[in-house]
Order: sequence, then C-alpha cells, then structure tokens
Amino acid sequence: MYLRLETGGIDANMSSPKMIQRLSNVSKKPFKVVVLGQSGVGKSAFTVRLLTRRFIGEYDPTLEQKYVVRLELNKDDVEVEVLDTAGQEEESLHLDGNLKWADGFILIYDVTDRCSFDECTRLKFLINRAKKGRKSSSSVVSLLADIPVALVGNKNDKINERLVSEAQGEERAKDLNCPIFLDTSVRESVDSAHDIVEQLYREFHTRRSPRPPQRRNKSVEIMEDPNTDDTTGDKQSLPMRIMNKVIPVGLRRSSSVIRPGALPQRSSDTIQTDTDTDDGFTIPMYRERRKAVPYMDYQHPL
Ligand SMILES: Nc1nc2c(ncn2[C@@H]2O[C@H](COP(=O)(O)OP(=O)(O)OP(=O)(O)O)[C@@H](O)[C@H]2O)c(=O)[nH]1
Repeated sequence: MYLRLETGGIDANMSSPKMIQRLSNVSKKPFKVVVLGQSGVGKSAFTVRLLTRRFIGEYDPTLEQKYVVRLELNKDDVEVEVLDTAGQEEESLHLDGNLKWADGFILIYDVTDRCSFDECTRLKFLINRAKKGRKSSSSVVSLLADIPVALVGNKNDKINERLVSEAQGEERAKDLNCPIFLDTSVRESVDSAHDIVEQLYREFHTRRSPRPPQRRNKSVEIMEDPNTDDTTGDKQSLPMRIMNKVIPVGLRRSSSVIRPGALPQRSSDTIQTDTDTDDGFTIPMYRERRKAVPYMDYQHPL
C-alpha cells in the first residue's frame, strides 16, 4: 500500500522511520490486530493514525498490508502488528487464517453510510462462523473463540451527513457482542485509534488472565431417606426443599464457626444423612423426619 500522509509525507513502503518497520524485522511476540470494514470507511486512515498519529489526506487503493509499531498500551511497552485488510469477499478476508493470527479485531463503519454499518454485522457473523469452525477442529480454540472485537463508527465530523446515530452504534455493539465501541472521527481525533487498540489489548489480557480460584459449586443430590415419612402431607417451605436436596460440596467444615448446639440433637426425630465431599470431608446433615433443618453454618475457606 502506498500511503501519502497529510503531514510529513512518510511513505510507508520506503525505509522506515522510528515508528514504522516492516514485519520482517520483528522478533518479539506482538499484539496482533486485524482492521476490517467496507471500502472507504477509513481503515487505512485509522491504521496510519495508530502508526504515526497522523491523518492520511489522499490514498491509493489499498492492498492488504501488515505493519508493526511499538506503542504504550495499558502502561506496557507493546509491539503491535496491524493488518489493514482490503476487499470484502469472504475468501479475500482470509478470516480463518486471520482468526488464528489475530489477538483482536476492529470493525469500522462510516457513520454517513448505513451499508457500511450493516457490513459490520455481516463481518461479525463471518468472524463468529470462523470461530465456530475452529472450535470443532482444535482444542486450543476455547482461547481463540474468545478474541475481542471492537466496533468503531468513523467520520462523525460529518455531522450533517450522519445516518447512523451513536446510540444505534452502541446498540449494535451490544447485539453483536462487541465489548468495545467508539463513535469517532479519525480525522479529528488523534488518540481514538490508540484508545481502541489499548482497550482491545486490555480486553484480550483480561480474557486470558488466569481466573481467581472459584468457589466450587459442584452439587450432590442427597438421596431421600426411605425412612422419611413424606406422606403425612406436611409442607416444607421451598427453600427448605432446596436445602434438603442440593448442597454445595466444596464447603469445608470449619470448627471455629460451628456453634455448639447449632446441630439438632440426634434423636428418633432426626435422620443423619452425612455427605462425603470429594476432598475428604464429611458434612454432617441432619434432617428431622418431616421437616428439613438447615445443616449448620459453614464457612468457606477463602
Ligand atoms: N471526514 C472524514 N474523512 C475520513 C475520515 N477517515 C477517513 N476519511 C476519508 O475517507 C476516505 C477513505 O479512507 P481510507 O482510510 O482509505 O478507507 P479504507 O477503509 O482504507 O478504504 P479501502 O482502502 O478502499 O478499503 C479517505 O478520503 C479519507 O481521507 C474521517 O474521520 N473523517
């Protein structure tokens, strides 16, 4: 792609200034972003803003092109690879390959062009379909299926020509399950491209960071005691019925919180239905013959 920049006139195909390098020089693992959208929405303008903080005045028809730039994202010094796509046909988008490659997608539409807005819906559909295809063919895909997608409405400086409102854009982002949305003008805003990529980067890492250990909520079904006389017609309240049936197994018994006397005394009126947990604990359960009794206070270990 030949890009003549409005200010400075950096030719991206020529020897690189500090900000732009050709991919072959890259060695570190970068953050990889694919920019998609209908022709003319401002994908190259967005990409060049990100790379150089400048705006393109004129451009030649774009060929798909990859760039790499070092940026500060979320206070990290990150090498960002950007794929500025060209063409709208499914085959030319190489979504399968790009999905494998990408850490995040940016879908751009032009707020003065409804077609380009609807095109984002189609593109998101293609991304989802490519994800699903990969889901069945690889075990690594639980990660791939989680690639964040940002929706960007561009050219909002053309106030009188606007056909897609910001609210409609936001609504569409929700519908398409895009966690990031921005209504902007790449022409007017120096930082919007950077901000979008930064949010994408943050979202990418949030999705991949190890989740804090979760309270296990595996459930066990307490078998009804055959001695229980349930035919008397005594009604248990609904919460009691639930308590009676399902107990979270991961709750460890903590002697410090078991209040003496909290347990119902074992007598002919109670039935013990102890539950062995899978980590070697036994949770004593007592239940009156006709009425369930909350088993006791337990304290979660965390
Ligand atoms: N008014 C206005 N014009 C913009 C904005 N962003 C891009 N443009 C103009 O829109 C036209 C298309 O921009 P490009 O960046 O080449 O669009 P593209 O999506 O890369 O187009 P293709 O290369 O054909 O896929 C150019 O004339 C840009 O100057 C913007 O925010 N506001």
